[in-house]
Amino acid sequence: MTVTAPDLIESAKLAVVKVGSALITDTDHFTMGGLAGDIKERPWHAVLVSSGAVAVGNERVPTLDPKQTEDRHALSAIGQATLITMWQSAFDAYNKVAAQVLLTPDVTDDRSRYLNARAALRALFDNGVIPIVNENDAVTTRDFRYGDNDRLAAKTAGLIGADLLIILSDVDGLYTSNPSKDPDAKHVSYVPYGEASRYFEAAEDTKSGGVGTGGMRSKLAAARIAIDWGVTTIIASGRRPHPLRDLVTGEARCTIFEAGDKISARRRWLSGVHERSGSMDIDAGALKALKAEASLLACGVVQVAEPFLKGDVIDIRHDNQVVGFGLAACDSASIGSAEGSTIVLRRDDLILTEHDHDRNDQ
Ligand SMILES: Nc1ncnc2c1ncn2[C@@H]1O[C@H](COP(=O)(O)OP(=O)(O)O)[C@@H](O)[C@H]1O
Ligand SMILES: N[C@@H](CCC(=O)OP(=O)(O)O)C(=O)O
Repeated sequence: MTVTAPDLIESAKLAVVKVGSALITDTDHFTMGGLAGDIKERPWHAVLVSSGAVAVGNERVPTLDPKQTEDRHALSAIGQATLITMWQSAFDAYNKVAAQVLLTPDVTDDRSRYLNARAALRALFDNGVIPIVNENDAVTTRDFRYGDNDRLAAKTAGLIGADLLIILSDVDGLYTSNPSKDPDAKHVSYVPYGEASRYFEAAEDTKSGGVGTGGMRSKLAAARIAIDWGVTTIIASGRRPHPLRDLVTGEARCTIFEAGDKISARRRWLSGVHERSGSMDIDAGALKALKAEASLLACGVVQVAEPFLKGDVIDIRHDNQVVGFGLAACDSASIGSAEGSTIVLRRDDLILTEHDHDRNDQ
């Protein structure tokens, strides 16, 4: 039996709601107050991932160009302050305190900082505060950023162990092709687990006027991250006075992405890590053992390609191909002199790229 949006929203205990720049600036159709009321109305803990800092910053200082990296960073710094003030005013009407949490990939890559961020979010929930998350764009680099807030929303859902991710956009879900260009595009109401990749070509990588970075492609990518972690994902329109309430009453349609099995909090963190700190090559026997759910032993290591320390996230390679990544159980320097049976990487701390993906995509 397929689940419905009202069921999903009514039963969600922990949810992430994402709002894009296109909505934040579309004041004719979207109101922060309407969404704040919808969030307050539900008995859940919710995190709001809000884009819009660059867009709002650009309204205040139009001489800066959002297409230039340095200007964009400056605009986000200007806009964040305004954006959070606007959200706080919206939540004031419901006697709710909003809190600003700015994340960067180096925070979520580092296990202890990741746990600190999670603890902070939990403390906010425990005190009835609504966390408003955005990327700290002013300090990101071209290679080291989430890139778009759809992915950031998926990672935030993984961080808090959400059961539901709702991505609000200017469109009421995924279509078989871009509906703003193709009059024959058909709305997709339900995507069974394992079928999201079928829509990759249909979901175009459009950009919303230089201030946003998303497009439907990044929403689909975010949905795929979230569902692989066991988080059901909804894409719906935010261009209504009460976008969540209308989903609950069935007045608004949306696309639901069915989720796979929940994976452990530790594996959610590990599979979201951006950077690798080292790498090693393993032999065919070791790869076979890893596929059979065994840990990696020192006897299966052919060579350390890039040195690493215990606790670093490293790439595992076989035949010059990356076959997975995981958390090193020892320093690379100790592997040469270690007994063959020494554990170099525990199976629970390993993501096998092909194998685990196939398992998740079934
Ligand atoms: N297959 C598709 N289904 C729905 N929308 C699509 C599709 N392909 C491209 N789009 C476009 O993606 C837009 C939504 O993305 P975007 O403007 O980045 O929103 P946001 O600012 O909310 O992140 C839609 O308005 C639509 O024009
Ligand atoms: N962090 C940026 C937004 C980046 C982004 O992904 O925007 P969008 O595609 O509108 O969700 C900002 O606040 O302006």
